[in-house]
Amino acid sequence: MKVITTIEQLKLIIKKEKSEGKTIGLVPTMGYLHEGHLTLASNARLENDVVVMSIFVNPTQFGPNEDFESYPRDLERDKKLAESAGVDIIFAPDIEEMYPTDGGIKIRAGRQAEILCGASRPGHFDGVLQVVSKLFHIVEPTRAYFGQKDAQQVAIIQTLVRDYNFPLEIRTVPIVREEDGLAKSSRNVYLTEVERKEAPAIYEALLIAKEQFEANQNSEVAIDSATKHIEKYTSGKIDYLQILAYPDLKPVTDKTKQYLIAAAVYIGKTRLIDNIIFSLKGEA
Ligand SMILES: Nc1ncnc2c1ncn2[C@@H]1O[C@H](COP(=O)(O)OP(=O)(O)OP(=O)(O)O)[C@@H](O)[C@H]1O
Ligand SMILES: CC(C)(CO)[C@@H](O)C(=O)[O-]
Ligand code: BAL
Repeated sequence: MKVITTIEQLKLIIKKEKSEGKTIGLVPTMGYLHEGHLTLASNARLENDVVVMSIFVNPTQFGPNEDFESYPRDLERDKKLAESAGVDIIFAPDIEEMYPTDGGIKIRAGRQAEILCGASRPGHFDGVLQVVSKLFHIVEPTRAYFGQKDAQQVAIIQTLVRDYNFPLEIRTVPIVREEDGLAKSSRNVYLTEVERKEAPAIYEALLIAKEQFEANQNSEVAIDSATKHIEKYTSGKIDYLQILAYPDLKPVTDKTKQYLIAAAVYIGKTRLIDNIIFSLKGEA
């Protein structure tokens, strides 16, 4: 496995691989790898000749009062894990390499970014689209892999690819969970022992909402039951808990085929997100 830190070096390697007709799978991450990331990499491994994983804590997607500085980082550990999942190239640029100018050109996410995480984290998806567009141009992947844990992110990136004609396929990987149901996340390391015990209540609440919604298609009742569960079993504060149509992220109607139940909850100071995507005939 190679670890590359400059765009020039990476482009040279990609050019050579592409000239030999090889397919490229890109797995964008912010590092501090866990099984969720490794599942993305294993899927990329199965479907591509070359697997590139980017590890870059992207400053432009963090708000001024967010955890950019304290976000967990451990490249040495990540290298071992990535190699074990079959990654061929880690791309780990520094900030100056990715953003050599003062960033005069911005990309603005559209309507899908006005709600959920986009409402609580203004500018977050603009930063995600900026870095993802750069990665798509640098790596020119055949396929790029994203986790369903960030369901809104996937929906917005799919719109980017369609609207701006990126010649690649977006592949989505289901949420990898701990045994007690908590979605794996790099941010889980922030949780205290007590908070860690409370955190699975988020997924439990999503399951309650799904069950209720399947029974009566009443979003309000479903969200109310889920809210009560979180309030009973955690000391957390709900940022949002909503049922929407997926992937357009519009309100549910009679014509909705796929539903998203999404939550962001502060457990202590840690903001955790989770979701379930399903259709009324069964989970998607
Ligand atoms: N539990 C998971 N299951 C599946 N995919 C995941 C999971 N966690 C993260 N991913 C995916 O891995 C990619 C990189 O995510 P990222 O590096 O932000 O990790 P993360 O653990 O989600 O971090 P955080 O939760 O702190 O934002 C994203 O596409 C994300 O959706
Ligand atoms: C896609 C991504 C790597 C862009 O920085 C990030 O938003 C993430 O880890 O989901
Ligand atoms: N997985 C989303 C990255 C972030 O929270 O900034």
